[in-house]
Parts: sequence; structure tokens; C-alpha cells
Amino acid sequence: MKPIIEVKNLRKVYRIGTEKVVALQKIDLEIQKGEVCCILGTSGSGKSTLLNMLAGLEKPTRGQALLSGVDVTQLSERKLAKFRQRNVGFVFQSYNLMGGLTALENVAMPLTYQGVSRAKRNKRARAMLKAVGLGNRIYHKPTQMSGGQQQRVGIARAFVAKPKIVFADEPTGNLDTKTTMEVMELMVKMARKNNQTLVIVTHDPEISVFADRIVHITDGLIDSDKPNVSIVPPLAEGDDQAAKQGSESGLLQATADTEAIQAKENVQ
Ligand SMILES: Nc1ncnc2c1ncn2[C@@H]1O[C@H](COP(=O)(O)OP(=O)(O)OP(=O)(O)O)[C@@H](O)[C@H]1O
Repeated sequence: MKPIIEVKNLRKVYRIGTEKVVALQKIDLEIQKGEVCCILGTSGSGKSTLLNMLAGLEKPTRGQALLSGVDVTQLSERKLAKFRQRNVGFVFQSYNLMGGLTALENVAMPLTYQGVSRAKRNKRARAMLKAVGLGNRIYHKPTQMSGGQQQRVGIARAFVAKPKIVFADEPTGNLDTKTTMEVMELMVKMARKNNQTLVIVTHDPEISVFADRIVHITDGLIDSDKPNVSIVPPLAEGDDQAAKQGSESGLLQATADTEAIQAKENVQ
């Protein structure tokens, strides 16, 4: 099967005045649909640069980055924005939620770009928030939530539009160990549910235990690329915290109709 992500001969050199920084020397990488891949490396190894190239956020000096067969390094800004809206979700270290918006509005946002009607957007966003264990926080704004809760909103937002690929850049960098584990379990479970591809960039080897595969990067080069032998098995349905907190409808199953959800909220 054709890989969903293909990186070919990718190189990135930054120039600051007369100085040259080779952030990526030469990267060749293929990631299959449904794979959970961890890109692991120390600070300055080039992880974020690689992720930025994959997401089309920066142009490489040389080489290609194909997502679903489309070379994102060659797309215009307008086409790139459209491509990302349809195919890619992002989870950020600092959550990047819109401070003035509620959890519900933040999660519904990617659906706005897809032209989904308001009623359907809200219905799907509510279902996602329930699925991440935040059914009772939908009208909270980011500052009214803990870091772990904000990242759950970030995860709900990344997955709500069912993108083929989700990129997560140090997704647990601001969280304590317990919350890190919960957030990682949730994110991987979400990706597995719909056979989505998840690429996690981190410096933390403890995160990599959740991945199918660990790609280690040093000085802008892949120095090892191995299947993860000590993978953490996915939790049984109903066993995780999100489920405990009320995810009865299950992930991405926006089956409850809008009126029923609204009626419930009116009671709360
Ligand atoms: N915009 C830029 N201009 C110049 N040099 C840059 C730029 N972005 C990154 N670099 C350099 O490229 C190298 C790789 O940086 P990168 O941010 O990809 O590393 P990283 O592995 O993500 O590190 P960290 O975990 O600390 O974020 C570093 O030496 C960095 O200083």
C-alpha cells in the first residue's frame, strides 16, 4: 500500500546573515495509514523543523513531503490552507485554543472551514467533548480549565473533522506525568478508532511507548527507525478516564440528536 506520508531527500538549511544552520541534513521517511509514529529526538535535533515541513508550514531547502500523494512543499498558501483543513489536524504543546471562545466553539471551529451547518457543528463538537470526558465543560473558556482539560479540548478539535493525519508537537510538554499518560492514551485511542495516522514529535522517551514505531532523529538525520516492542496496549472500552466521565456514545459517534443534547444541558 502507498504510504500516507512520504518524505524524500528532505533538507532544510536556515541562513542567518552569513551563518548557515543545517536543521535537517537529509530525511527519507515513509509512514503508513493508521500508523502511530513517534519522532523522538533531543532539543535542536530538527524534530519541529521536520514537522513544520510535513505540515507545509515551512518550505524545505530541498526535497519533497507528500501527504496522501500531494507534495505540500509545492502548494501555494491558499491551496495549502485548504488541504490542511481537509486532511490534517494539529495538537500543540501550548494547546493554542482561542481564549475568547468556549470549549464547544473551539472544537466546532475546524468544521466551520468545511462548511458544516451550525447545528451539525455543535452536535459533533458536543459529542467529541463528551468523548474526551468534558461533557460537563462545554461552555468553559480555556482559562477556566486545567492544562489537561485544555489539551483534551485541543485533541477534540484536532480529531473533530476526521482528518486523515494528526500531527502532535510535544503534546504533553506542559502536563504532569499522570495527565501526560491520560492525554496520550486518549489521543492514540482516538486515532486507532478511525484508523487515522498520528505523528507525535517529542523529546520524551516515555511518550514513545504509545507509538507503533519510533523514529529517532539526531542532528537532522534519522539514526534509528524501529517498531516499538514495548507498546502500551490500548485500554479496553469503558476503561479510561474519558469513558468514566461519561463517554457513553463512544468516540466520534455523533449519534445523539442535537435536541436531546440541548435538553440535557438545560437540566445541568
Ligand atoms: N527559524 C530558524 N532560523 C534559524 N535556525 C533555526 C530556525 N528554526 C530552527 N533552527 C535551528 O535548527 C535546528 C533544529 O531546530 P528544531 O526546532 O527543529 O529542533 P527541535 O528538535 O524541535 O528542538 P526542540 O525540542 O528544542 O524544539 C536548531 O539548531 C535550531 O537552532
